[in-house]
Amino acid sequence: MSVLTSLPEWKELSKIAESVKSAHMRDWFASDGERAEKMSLSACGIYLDYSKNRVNEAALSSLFDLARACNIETIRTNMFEGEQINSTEGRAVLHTALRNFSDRPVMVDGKDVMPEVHATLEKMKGFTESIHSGEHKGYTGKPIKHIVAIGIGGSFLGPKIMTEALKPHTVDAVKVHFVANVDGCHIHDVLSGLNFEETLVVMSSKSFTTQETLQNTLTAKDWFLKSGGTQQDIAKHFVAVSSNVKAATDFGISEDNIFPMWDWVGGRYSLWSAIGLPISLALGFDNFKALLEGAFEMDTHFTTAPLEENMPVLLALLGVWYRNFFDAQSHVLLPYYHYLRGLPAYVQQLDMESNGKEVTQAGDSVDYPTGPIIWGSEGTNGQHSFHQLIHQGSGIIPADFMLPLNVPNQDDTHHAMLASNCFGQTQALMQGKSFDACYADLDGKGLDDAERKRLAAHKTMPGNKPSNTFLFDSLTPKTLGALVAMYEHKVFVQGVIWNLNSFDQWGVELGKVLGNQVLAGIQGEASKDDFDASTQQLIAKFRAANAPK
Ligand SMILES: O=P(O)(O)OC[C@H]1O[C@H](O)[C@H](O)[C@@H](O)[C@@H]1O
Repeated sequence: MSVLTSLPEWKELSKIAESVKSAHMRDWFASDGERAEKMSLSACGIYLDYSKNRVNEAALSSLFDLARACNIETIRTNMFEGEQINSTEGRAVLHTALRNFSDRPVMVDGKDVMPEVHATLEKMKGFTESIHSGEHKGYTGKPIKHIVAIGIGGSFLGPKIMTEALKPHTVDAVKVHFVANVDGCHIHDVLSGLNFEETLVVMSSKSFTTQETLQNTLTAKDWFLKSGGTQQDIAKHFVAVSSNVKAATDFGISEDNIFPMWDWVGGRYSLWSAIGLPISLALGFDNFKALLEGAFEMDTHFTTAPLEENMPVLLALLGVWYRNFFDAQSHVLLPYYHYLRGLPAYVQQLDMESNGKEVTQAGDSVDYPTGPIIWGSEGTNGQHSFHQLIHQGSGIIPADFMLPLNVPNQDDTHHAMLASNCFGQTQALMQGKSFDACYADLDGKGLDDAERKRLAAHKTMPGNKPSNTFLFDSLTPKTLGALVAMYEHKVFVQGVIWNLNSFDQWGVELGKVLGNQVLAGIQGEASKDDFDASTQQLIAKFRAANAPK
């Protein structure tokens, strides 16, 4: 038995879960007129109503006991103070230093990293302004009008999704295009519409070893050279963001054009670093800075609010409750705001790459479920497809609904409909519709009793399906920063409870290595014996289809 499942707090929660499973939330709402008010929380411009969760006071209080028993507060301090909590890579975890607007120094190996952080922000600001003002020109003297941002994973999802979410704040001076996949269709589609004289490539790779990003950059460089640019002109059209400055200069990017980042920033936590340069170029540096400020506010809330009023802690505990005591396999994110449609994909990487692990910090196998599957998409679209399974499927899928109360340039009727669908779904999930109500609806329809009962069973909705609802005034850069940091800290707290290293990603690393090995096989540069029979067969098929004719 693991340390976690042997804790008295864990055993207590197992007992409470059994009694809660036989209760229905609609009865709790009926018997407690203050439930909604009591179970709401506001922080950093985000209002959270968590009353539609299958928790009573006993469950909540034991969940907070569990958090304390797992030393959340101490490990949180360790993270913020730069201890090497990424124990398998011997690294500190300091994305919070990137948005530290206090005067507090942040020490890594005895050195304050804040001066470097500030210098990089200044460099980003200056560069953004020189592009927007037209001062930085392409080699033929034309201003830059298009940015091609190349990166993948954390070097893509954060910049792309934040830029998309803040579309109403986009500047007119440039248009930012993102390319991630090594599938050549994407880069060719993007480049084919652009004038190379007015294009700047921002290549983002923390490690500077990622196959997709290197290849897409080579393709862009080739396009630039074939279009008429020369090797010397590259400096005006290619910049890189990387912690591996040597590899970037070896690749041909001049040192002046490299924006640094550091190994204490994980890829999926890197949008706050110079990896966010495309955000700054798309929205202006002030909006990028506001994103950081919002995240800093959430950091302050996370480090100072009592656990019971701490939004990320509460969300993490609710997630643990459903994952470990209700066998929930997944968690769905439902932004009711078109521009925020990418958030589920962002949180998917954040959560699944962080807590998709099955060994503890000590290297022992866990005997409890860990990170759930994260998925979702924008409302209302999902209501006409996968919501069916959330309402009537056989398991429970906790849901995060989110809605801005105001949206720019929008027709009131559309927004009212959007909001009513969002709230209506949370109500339906919680209340359900009883068999008796469905049976009554079928009165007078000319059905015999057996048929009426059969149909009523199909139409019955059990309800008791949990959801959180997040509201914000409007999705400003600051609120978005706070929202993303909230999910980061939620994932951190869950990782602490499950005793995981949430900051490595060995499973993904393996994919990078294998991809290169198979490429050698496809290019005829590896022995057949390096591959299993199935992979050999697939390689042979590919080679046959691509053999010179
Ligand atoms: O920025 P890079 O070094 O190119 O890495 C890009 C991505 O690579 C891997 O897939 C990692 O799992 C991600 O966390 C990372 O964001």
